Amino acid sequence: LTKPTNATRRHRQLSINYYATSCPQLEQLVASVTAQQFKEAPVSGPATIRLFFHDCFVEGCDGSILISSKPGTGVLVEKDAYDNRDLAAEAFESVRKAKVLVESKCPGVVSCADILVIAARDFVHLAGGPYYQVKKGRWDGKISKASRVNSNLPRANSTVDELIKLFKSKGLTMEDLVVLSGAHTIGFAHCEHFVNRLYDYGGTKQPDSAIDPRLLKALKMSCPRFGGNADIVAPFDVTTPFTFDNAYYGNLEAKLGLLATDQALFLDPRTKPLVQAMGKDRQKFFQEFAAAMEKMGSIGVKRGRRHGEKRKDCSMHMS
Ligand code: HEM
Ligand SMILES: [Ca+2]
Ligand SMILES: [Ca+2]
Repeated sequence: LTKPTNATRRHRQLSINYYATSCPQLEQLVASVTAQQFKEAPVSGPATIRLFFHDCFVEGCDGSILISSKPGTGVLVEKDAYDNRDLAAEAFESVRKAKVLVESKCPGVVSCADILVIAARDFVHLAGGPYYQVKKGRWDGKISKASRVNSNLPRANSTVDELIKLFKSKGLTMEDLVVLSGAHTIGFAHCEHFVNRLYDYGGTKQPDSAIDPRLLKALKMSCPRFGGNADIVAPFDVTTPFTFDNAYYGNLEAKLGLLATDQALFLDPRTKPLVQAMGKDRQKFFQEFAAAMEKMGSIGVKRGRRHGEKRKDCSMHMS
């Protein structure tokens, strides 16, 4: 017998039927909230999927992103960090509403971290993506510090090398990086994240040559070089911005990527074949996306009172 590695041990802690006796109706409860949110505020979908990603990459999938700073303490939490400022309120609202409903039926049992994982899965499916079972059993974390955010998240101008390294440090492969980036098949980005590609790419005083000229023109209209409205956003996927499909990859092959990091996945010889494979086969993308979400969902999972808590209100630690 071999000793289990950290990764496999972590994996074994989670299970699909974790709440089978303590809260059997959990998934239906969350589903009723996500379906309603999706109807009333469709932006909740992409926003919640991104919230899940930003939770898992900082302190693991433990709901640390959901903590609000206590007024008057001056302590900054993850949510206050610069890199998290664009996380939409609708995502936090979806988790909050789901938690309130779950607490009313199964008080004190279900972690906020698990609710976020279930909600992200629901939104992938609601937008037209795959439905997959999610494993549960995460505890909520006791630490949420703004200072831990920046070094654990990618930037819109990270190099492929940096992306691969960062993902590797979370136990994720280059394949996972390409497949999970496919989440950019829905949602929007603010001009600031790609404006340098439009006017002065890498100090060249020229636009990035890897942008389709028509897309370049359209993006320039939305995002002036100076003095633009900081609230303007552009879709990641110009063809189907609201549908979870594999169009993102075809776009990269057609120079229609939005962020430098998106387009770089097609320009780098290591990741290009993976982009092509996902662009060719929607079913394969769906399968691999579900598997990669499960892998991302097992990063840094906590179990037990020593390292974890079960919050009543997802935005506040227990003591
Ligand atoms: C690979 C490196 C990645 C980088 C550099 C990156 C960067 C970004 C940036 C800059 C935005 C725009 C935020 C804004 O302006 O509002 C964004 C949005 C988004 N990201 Fe990523 N991201 C990455 C990976 C991922 C992953 C792994 C996921 C999930 C599996 C994800 C899901 C999303 C979604 C769904 C949105 C749209 C959010 C919305 O419309 O509210 N991203 N990302
Ligand atoms: Ca976290
Ligand atoms: Ca799409």
